[in-house]
Amino acid sequence: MIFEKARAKINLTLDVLYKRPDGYHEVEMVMQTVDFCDYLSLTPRQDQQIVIRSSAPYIPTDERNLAYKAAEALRNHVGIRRGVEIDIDKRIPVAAGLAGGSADAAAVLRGLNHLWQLRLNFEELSRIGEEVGSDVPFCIYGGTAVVRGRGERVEPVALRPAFWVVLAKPPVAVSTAEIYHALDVQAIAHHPRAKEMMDALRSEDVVAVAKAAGNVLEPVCSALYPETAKVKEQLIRLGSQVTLMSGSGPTVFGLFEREQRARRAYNTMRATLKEVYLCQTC
Ligand SMILES: C[C@](O)(CO)[C@H](O)COP(=O)(O)OP(=O)(O)OC[C@H]1O[C@@H](n2ccc(N)nc2=O)[C@H](O)[C@@H]1O
Ligand SMILES: Nc1ncnc2c1ncn2[C@@H]1O[C@H](COP(=O)(O)OP(=O)(O)OP(=O)(O)O)[C@@H](O)[C@H]1O
Repeated sequence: MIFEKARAKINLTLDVLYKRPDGYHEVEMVMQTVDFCDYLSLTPRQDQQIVIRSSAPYIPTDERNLAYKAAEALRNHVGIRRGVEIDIDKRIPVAAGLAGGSADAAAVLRGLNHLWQLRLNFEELSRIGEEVGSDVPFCIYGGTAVVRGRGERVEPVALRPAFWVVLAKPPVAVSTAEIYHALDVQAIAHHPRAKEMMDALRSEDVVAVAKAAGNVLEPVCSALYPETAKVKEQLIRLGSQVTLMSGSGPTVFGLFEREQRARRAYNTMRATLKEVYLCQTC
């Protein structure tokens, strides 16, 4: 049996350059994993079945599960039919902008690579992962990375930003496709630059990080779900130093240099919101 952590991600920047002929959007993003995880265990089976068990009753456990899709894509890629049971202890909220499903898929690819002794490198696992979802390649690597294309071009960077993170999810589920569909690329007022964020992270200047942070999907999600903007205002009032919506939303994250301030904000947010989490960048 193999255990894998599936870490959530946040987007420190998310820019959309244009809509591509294939329907996806060309993006440029700075992505960061946090130590808030789903926990997976992978157990070999004697038959050829992929069996998914999940602690969350509201996600599919059949071939629609991203963990299932990842296992199937890997088997097709290497041409084997081994069976596996995948148990998912689900902690990351679903349809939240935290790439919970993609993180599970990436954890399955990393885990089965070990279990089946396939010796594929991260680059090869990413190529398989991109068939499953745009966020999967980044989730294979984790850490901090500049990500381009539709999400498949991952450039890991040797940086270790050290922030406390408060994740606050308003009580709405948001579909990524819905948000990209509602985006008018021509109307984007400000394009956040990955380079500006990388410079700010390198110089460990939290004011510069706040200035560089931006997500072009945030106004789109806030217009459809005003709860998002409210949660953002709340986090700012509570002293968050960098405050932004993650991915296609609706989760908003607040970054803090000091643990005590993050804890205070977390405790206050919890009084009004059910889905609030305290973690660190990792
Ligand atoms: C918003 C982000 O989470 C930022 O990290 C990602 O761009 C989305 O990644 P994801 O959820 O893994 O996305 P996918 O499952 O591949 O795609 C879901 C839907 O989002 C839209 N989509 C996704 C990625 C992208 N670069 N352009 C898009 O337009 C497409 O309509 C697609 O049908
Ligand atoms: N293992 C899984 N975990 C979570 N959701 C899954 C999983 N497998 C399939 N899904 C489905 O995928 C959809 C979105 O899940 P997910 O939580 O990854 O979205 P998200 O947080 O918006 O991700 P992203 O930030 O990549 O857009 C949901 O409709 C859910 O039912």
